[in-house]
Amino acid sequence: MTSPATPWGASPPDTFSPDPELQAAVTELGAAVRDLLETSVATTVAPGEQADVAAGVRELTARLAATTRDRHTLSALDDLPTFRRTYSPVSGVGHGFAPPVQFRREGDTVVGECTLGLRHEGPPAHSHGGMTAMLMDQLLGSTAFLAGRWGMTAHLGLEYRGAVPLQTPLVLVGRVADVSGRKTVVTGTVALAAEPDRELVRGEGVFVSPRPELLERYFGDLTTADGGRAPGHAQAATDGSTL
Ligand SMILES: CCCCC/C=C\C/C=C\C/C=C\C/C=C\CCCC(=O)SCCNC(=O)CCNC(=O)[C@H](O)C(C)(C)COP(=O)(O)OP(=O)(O)OC[C@H]1O[C@@H](n2cnc3c(N)ncnc32)[C@H](O)[C@@H]1OP(=O)(O)O
Repeated sequence: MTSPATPWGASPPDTFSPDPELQAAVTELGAAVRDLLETSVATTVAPGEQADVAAGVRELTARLAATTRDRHTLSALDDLPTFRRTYSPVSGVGHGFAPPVQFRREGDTVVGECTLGLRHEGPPAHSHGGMTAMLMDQLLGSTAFLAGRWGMTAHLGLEYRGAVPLQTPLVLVGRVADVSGRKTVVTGTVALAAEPDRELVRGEGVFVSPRPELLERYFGDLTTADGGRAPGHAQAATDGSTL
């Protein structure tokens, strides 16, 4: 049955307490790599200098590669029930590509702010359309999640009404439009923070909480960093709406 009522309820209890030393180190490494990525696509230093830096970066990469996790293992800083995703390419503080965007609930909307860089460039001086789609996907998915309605993206539609400039503060706003069974329809906008009422991008997404067989196929092998079964499976499989 379709419900026009907004689903906003209490936020999930946040009892997850990651190691503060690890959190600080991962955040700092993410910021340092972000600066490196951004500077690597802006630098005009001489070829020899770029080659020297590349050799140094490879040495540092080898140090980080001493121990790694595989794709079925969550980071020790991640918690699915509270939506902590440290290495999200959009919102993850540990990810150098991420702007990163932090989303917060404001009444019956979800709001995020960010500034894109040269590493997100498509048309000169402006965001790549795929990067904007990535922002929109995360905004809409986060809106569903913060409304208590987790789902995977089943459909994502965008209207690019104005080019999104780099190095300019942006504001993202998401709203739940409809909820029905395992399906949540969410709309969102991207605008300049200085002109929030002039929409540059408008998006609509359909998020579907996968049926139990799909949850098992996609996430059945997932474990927490200490080897335990990742939380969320039982609830997601039974009520189909939240983690
Ligand atoms: C429990 C452990 C889970 C672990 C989770 C891991 C991480 C979670 C943490 C945080 C994530 C939260 C938010 C993330 C925020 C942003 C990130 C972006 C999200 C993504 O980046 S995610 C990757 C891209 N995404 C995919 O990789 C999906 C591929 N796809 C499929 O896996 C299936 O396609 C699926 C599962 C979507 C549905 O499959 P299904 O079999 O469960 O659903 P089914 O067909 O039964 O449909 C049920 C009802 O949805 C309607 N429906 C279905 N599809 C529709 C469509 N396209 N348009 C309109 N309505 C649609 C039907 O019409 C029916 O509606 P009705 O009930 O009214 O008839």
